[in-house]
Amino acid sequence: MTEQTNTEHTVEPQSAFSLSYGENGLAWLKIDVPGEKMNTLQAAFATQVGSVLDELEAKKAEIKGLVVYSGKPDNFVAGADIRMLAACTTAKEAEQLATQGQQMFQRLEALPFHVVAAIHGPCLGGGLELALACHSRVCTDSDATKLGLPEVQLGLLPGSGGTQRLPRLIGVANSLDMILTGKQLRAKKAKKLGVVDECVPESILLKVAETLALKGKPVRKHSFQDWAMGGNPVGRGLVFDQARKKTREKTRGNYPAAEAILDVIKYGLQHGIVKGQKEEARWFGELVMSSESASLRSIFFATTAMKKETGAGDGIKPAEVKRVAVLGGGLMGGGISHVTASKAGLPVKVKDIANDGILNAMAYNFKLLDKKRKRKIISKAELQKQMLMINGGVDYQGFDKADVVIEAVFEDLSLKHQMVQEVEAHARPDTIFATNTSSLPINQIASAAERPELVVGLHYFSPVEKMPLVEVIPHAGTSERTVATVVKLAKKQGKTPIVVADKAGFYVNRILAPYMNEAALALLGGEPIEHIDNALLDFGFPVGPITLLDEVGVDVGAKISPILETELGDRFKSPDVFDILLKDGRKGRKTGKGFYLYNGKKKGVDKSVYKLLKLNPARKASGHDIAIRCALMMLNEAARCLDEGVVHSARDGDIGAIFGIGFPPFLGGPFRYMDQLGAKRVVELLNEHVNKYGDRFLPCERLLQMAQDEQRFYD
Ligand SMILES: C[C@H](O)CC(=O)SCCNC(=O)CCNC(=O)[C@H](O)C(C)(C)COP(=O)(O)OP(=O)(O)OC[C@H]1O[C@@H](n2cnc3c(N)ncnc32)[C@H](O)[C@@H]1OP(=O)(O)O
Repeated sequence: MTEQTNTEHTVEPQSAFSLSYGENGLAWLKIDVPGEKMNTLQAAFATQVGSVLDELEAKKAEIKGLVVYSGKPDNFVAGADIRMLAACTTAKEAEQLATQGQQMFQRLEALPFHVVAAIHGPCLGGGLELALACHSRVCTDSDATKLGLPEVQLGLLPGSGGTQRLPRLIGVANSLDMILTGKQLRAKKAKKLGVVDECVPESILLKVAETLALKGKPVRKHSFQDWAMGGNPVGRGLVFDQARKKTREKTRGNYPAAEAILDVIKYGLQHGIVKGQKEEARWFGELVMSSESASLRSIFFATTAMKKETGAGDGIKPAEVKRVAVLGGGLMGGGISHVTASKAGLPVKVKDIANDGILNAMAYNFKLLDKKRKRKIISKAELQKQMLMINGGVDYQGFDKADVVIEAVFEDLSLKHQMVQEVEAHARPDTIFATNTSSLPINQIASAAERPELVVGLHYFSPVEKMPLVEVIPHAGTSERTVATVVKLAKKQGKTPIVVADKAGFYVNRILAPYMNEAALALLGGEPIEHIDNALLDFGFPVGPITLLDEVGVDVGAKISPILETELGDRFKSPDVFDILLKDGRKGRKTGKGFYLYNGKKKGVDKSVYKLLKLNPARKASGHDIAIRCALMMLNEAARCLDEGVVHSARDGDIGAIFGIGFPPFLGGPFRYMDQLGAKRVVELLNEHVNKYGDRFLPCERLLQMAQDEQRFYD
């Protein structure tokens, strides 16, 4: 490469931004933040970038082109430094950061020669905004390359010109989709949408960028479709109206960043890029200070920290996992085999008692992979390769090669005992037995084991390929190595694991059950089904509790409830409706009817359910009151779980609730939400509900103590 053979550093070598020149008149701008594995944009680099731009402007007559590239092996720029944003104390301060970024990128864009970004690895947020200020973009076709403006997921909008440049580059409709969802594009998709100009193998990235930069600036033409969809005022009005409607349906007004994105993009298209950027920076400042953004940023910090944790004590090394076996080819077994083969890249054997079970798991995998093939995420050859990673059988052949066996058979203790014993007989003495039970105590399952130290709970959520959480549940005799091994395996499967205690319901179901029961009690009090579901959707949950009961299955609820009630007491007593519903064949979606009717898709409420339960539905309480009533049961139980050591930290409890249940992310999880309300207020609210609905709302000891001492869960 020219840049490597003839370099002349004019900015100090230790700086994050360094310039060098080739003999052919090409300048190279390398981004390499010292001491960090990931490039991020920080305010502290302003002077360096200023000197680099001064130099480029001064030498503009000699320079024939510029390539901007990363000095890191696996990333371009992951955006502005989120820690820096979190440290802002006023909206003005954050606005200034955005303005500073905008001004630098404007100077880059104004350079008279062709500026090309050469991208490999994550190019996100401010990183993509930097690339958008370049005149052209080339990226590698590697799986590591991802381009996107994920700011909305942090409760922000792109603050360095992204809301202005992207719509002008790829059209309004596509850019709204990217900015409102924060989705990260793979290289090929980015090329298809026109976010990048070329998509090439990594080995020739810099060469292609060099050749392109020397060619001179491109003249960009817009298609008629782009013009019709947003380039003219009428088309634009339509696109924005539709996008706003869709956004409100999704956010229910809980995510101010989404509304701001729509306003700022529209404003910029009406009033031009200069005024648009001003508005963008102003909103950026406001949003950085919002509680929604603070909560969403806390999720980023929590998950980043969790990626490094082993789940076990210092110095405990996980065992190497090369092969996995799954017992049971049902919905869960199918999903677990899928994430093991296609995410973790490990060969997996599915064992079932019947060929039908194996076929089911295979079909489940094929369906998911074929969906990816149709969307061109994988090729036909890749699909075949991944299918070959999964094999099935009705016997234990090959189990001696499995490092971990994950059982996902029916929830029946004697059957689980049989599984433990059969696995111990057919697998190796060091094979881990992980049970995907959702309701049976792990110590009881392990009681049948000869090697209980290798038995651990590994609770996945349905549908496994979509739900990001896994609960890892050691019983008293599980070895730390076993825990570390399954934590690592779950991460490879693309999951965020939390280690929780072996108590009834573990964490997620334990906080979910009283919330669901409360929704059922509201229904039995005569509140209409849609009113209850809507109340909790407005609160920020992704599905309403009655719909959730239909999804999970009324029969499943009926099975778990008595276990929780026996182990944890009366507050878990579920309303006496399960039997009536089950006798009427209402298991939920899987039987075509529950509280709603289904024929493939969800139809309306099945009104005959009211008659069955002898109810005359009528709205009595407001949606807000219903939501608080149900949420309080969850909050109180979450605090109890922390007190009893079911979760190790408020952070784990928040991530568990958000990733396992969909607790509103903009509230940051039950513990952050309680901190926002204040323990004193939570206790007050609980007491008000004791008066209205009974003792199940009695605040737990931990909350009472915290209210008295004015404590918070987080510092
Ligand atoms: C003005 C602008 O419009 C505003 C912005 O740009 S806001 C920022 C927008 N960017 C983002 O949201 C991207 C956030 N980062 C990510 O999603 C992921 O880190 C990633 C996809 C880039 C990489 O994921 P992965 O390979 O699993 O690495 P991950 O462990 O997450 O990160 C590696 C390190 O980079 C850090 N990092 C990544 N992106 C960061 C960012 N934007 N700010 C600060 N640190 C960041 C992580 O904290 C971690 O640091 P550590 O090793 O010291 O703990």
